[in-house]
Amino acid sequence: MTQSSTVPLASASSSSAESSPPGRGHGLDIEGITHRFGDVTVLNQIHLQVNPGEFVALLGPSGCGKTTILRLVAGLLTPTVGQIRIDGQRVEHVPTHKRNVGIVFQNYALFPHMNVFDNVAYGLRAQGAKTTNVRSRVQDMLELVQLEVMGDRFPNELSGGQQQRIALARALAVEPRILLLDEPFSALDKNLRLDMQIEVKRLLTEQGITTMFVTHDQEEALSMADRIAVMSNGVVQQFDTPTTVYDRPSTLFVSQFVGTTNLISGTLIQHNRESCVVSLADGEQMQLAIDPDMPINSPVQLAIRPENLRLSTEPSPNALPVRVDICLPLGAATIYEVRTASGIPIKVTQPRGIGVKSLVPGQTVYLTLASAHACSIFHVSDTDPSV
Ligand SMILES: Nc1ncnc2c1ncn2[C@@H]1O[C@H](COP(=O)(O)OP(=O)(O)OP(=O)(O)O)[C@@H](O)[C@H]1O
Repeated sequence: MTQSSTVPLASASSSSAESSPPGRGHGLDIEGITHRFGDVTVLNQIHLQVNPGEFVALLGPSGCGKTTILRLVAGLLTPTVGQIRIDGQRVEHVPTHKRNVGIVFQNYALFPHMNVFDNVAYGLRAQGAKTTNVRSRVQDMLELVQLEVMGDRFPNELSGGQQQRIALARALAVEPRILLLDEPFSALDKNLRLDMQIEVKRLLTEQGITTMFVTHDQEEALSMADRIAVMSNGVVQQFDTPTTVYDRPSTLFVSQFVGTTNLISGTLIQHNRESCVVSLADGEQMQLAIDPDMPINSPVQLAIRPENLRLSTEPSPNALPVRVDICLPLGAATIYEVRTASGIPIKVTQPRGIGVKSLVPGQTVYLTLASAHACSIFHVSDTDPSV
């Protein structure tokens, strides 16, 4: 997050044709955007098609270019190459105040010298709306965020969550075609953050507002977004639903960045149309129900989620003997760290409950995949050095 608190929240449209009733939803297309600051390319060939009413998260590590995308959509920057379309119309050269895009930044950027009412009214007044219309619209917005009794307060008399809701009310007051949220919850403590995430998601879904949302918190992206664009080093690595991104990561970077995963190095020694065999560093072999499109003897990384592994006290065909190293009972689940004969550490999550006996450190147990498809395999050349 590199924005200062002085950037106005909601840009006001001077053209009524550009604003429309909430609930309709507007499409946003980012087509082949490359952006450079001087000689440095910070975005490289970005393509994102956001459907009307969709809630899309931009997820990635610090500096990967998330905020730059929001600034380009808002009109605070002009792309070096590429097109941005709202409802099919190109806007790269339309000034910010004519795009009718609402923005909420991490620090809310409320005007400290204005009370809540005036903050929410700001964009409407800039549009030249009539006083009576301003009053009723501000009242509607304050009711929407359930702060209708706070109109006379100043920002420094509000909690972080209340400021966040006022910032949202201000952005929504001008009926933005697109709403941009840049880490809007990061300043809130954990409990309040969850309440706000639920509330904002409900509110935006009800209103059908097309939203692009920046976060580096993968749980936030997985729980709130309709689709997630996972980014690294100015490139979109995968753009898909939270479930697909989690279950079917398309690159090694995504498999590591989203959720917890075990990465196990090996060599592909055999494959046919239905399965393959990977030899691990210690000579053990794993048989998998996937047919990777790569030559025999390719160096590979297996990515397996801890919850997709099973531990049994009984040996079975294809089970890997491992030793229990650490056992962490965490409420509903137990997290184990086990090691293969050559010392490869592997995390395994098992459900916990009455009658389920815990495994103990030092015990030898047998590791299998929960499902034949519970593993992703990547050629090591897929490795992104930024991971
Ligand atoms: N005005 C600028 N001039 C030069 N470089 C910039 C400028 N703004 C951003 N950058 C650089 O562009 C890259 C992308 O920045 P951006 O703020 O988009 O990243 P981000 O993914 O939003 O990061 P964070 O999560 O830390 O906010 C970074 O390397 C940043 O230093």
